[in-house]
Amino acid sequence: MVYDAFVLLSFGGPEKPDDVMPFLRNVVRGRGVPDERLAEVAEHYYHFGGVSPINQQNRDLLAAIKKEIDLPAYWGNRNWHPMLADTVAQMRDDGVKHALGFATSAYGGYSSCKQYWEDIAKARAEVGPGAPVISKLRQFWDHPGFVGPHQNAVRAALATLDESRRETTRLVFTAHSIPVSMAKTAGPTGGRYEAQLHETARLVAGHDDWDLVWQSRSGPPQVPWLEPDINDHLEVLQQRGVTDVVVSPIGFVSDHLEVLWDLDNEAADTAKRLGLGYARAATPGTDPQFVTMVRELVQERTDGAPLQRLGTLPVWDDCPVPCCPPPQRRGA
Ligand SMILES: CC1=C(CCC(=O)O)c2cc3nc(cc4[nH]c(cc5[nH]c(cc1n2)c(C)c5CCC(=O)O)c(CCC(=O)O)c4C)C(CCC(=O)O)=C3C
Ligand SMILES: [Fe+2]
Repeated sequence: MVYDAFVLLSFGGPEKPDDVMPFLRNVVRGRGVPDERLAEVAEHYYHFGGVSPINQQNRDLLAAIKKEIDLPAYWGNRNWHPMLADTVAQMRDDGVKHALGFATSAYGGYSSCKQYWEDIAKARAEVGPGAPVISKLRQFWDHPGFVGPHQNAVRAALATLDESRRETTRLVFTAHSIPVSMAKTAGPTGGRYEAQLHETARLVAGHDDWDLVWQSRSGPPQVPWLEPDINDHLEVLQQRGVTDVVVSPIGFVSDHLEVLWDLDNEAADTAKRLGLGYARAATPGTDPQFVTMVRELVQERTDGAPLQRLGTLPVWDDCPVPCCPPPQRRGA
């Protein structure tokens, strides 16, 4: 297979206050989420001036990737400009025939993986004849270029806490909560989102003495999502005699709004109220190891370079069909 371009696939985020509500309506399109719920989430964005850091983080990542790979590199989002369909139209105009796509999510499951395949299919359908083919690069939860930066960040965060309390300091990993039904059907045999997160946590920690908990739950209260929430878990840890926590958001590749709001605001406040020492570990962002990982994932496909991986769960290039069905529409 000859690939003639690279495309960064991401979530997208607002870059000014007037973007916020239209962006949120795009995120929940077709789900029947009331504007009142969106207005609540919008406040998190307004707190940061209506600007999510995610787009700038992707511009920075793309610039770093361009220095590493020989292909023309593009960027398109699911929910905000640059929208993937506009990018695919540009790629067609530039004569691109078959691109490799890198999604800013390491794991399997509907929101993290399958939905990016859907984004590609929708964007290509919108562009119509002549739209380039886009093959998504594989999931990378156990790649040394993803695990390494998280590992260094955990070490750095731990170093900011009081060393005399190391015995009662707990390592807590977080990832985006998802509906339990979505977790059950993640990957070709189910449960893959949680299984991969457990594998990543074990690889980052280098031992088994940690907790994996969840953040950023949304959706109606009667729908079960993965639990416990990080804030509830901090209460439990404090009751058990834990004095300090290192919180490592292994579910994410950059310090976007869900990290800044849900961890640096909410969870940090909870820790303060409970008298817990708190250090949030960084995400990979544009760490050189992470950028090198992107190049190595490309080279797996272009040069048949060996798979770089630390774990043992199965990995594959193209999504087996059927897997990771979309969530049930509300009332459906
Ligand atoms: C697994 C997962 C990831 C990690 C993988 C990946 O990175 O892809 C992720 C990332 C992100 N989620 C983000 C933001 C939002 N997620 C929402 C809603 C939801 N997320 C879900 C799952 C995930 N989400 C789910 C099952 C829903 C509900 C159903 C739905 O509607 O799909 C909503 C709607 C409002 C609400 O109800 O809270 C918002 C605003 C941002 C942008 C942050 C920024 O702007 O910096 C990012 C990177
Ligand atoms: Fe989300």
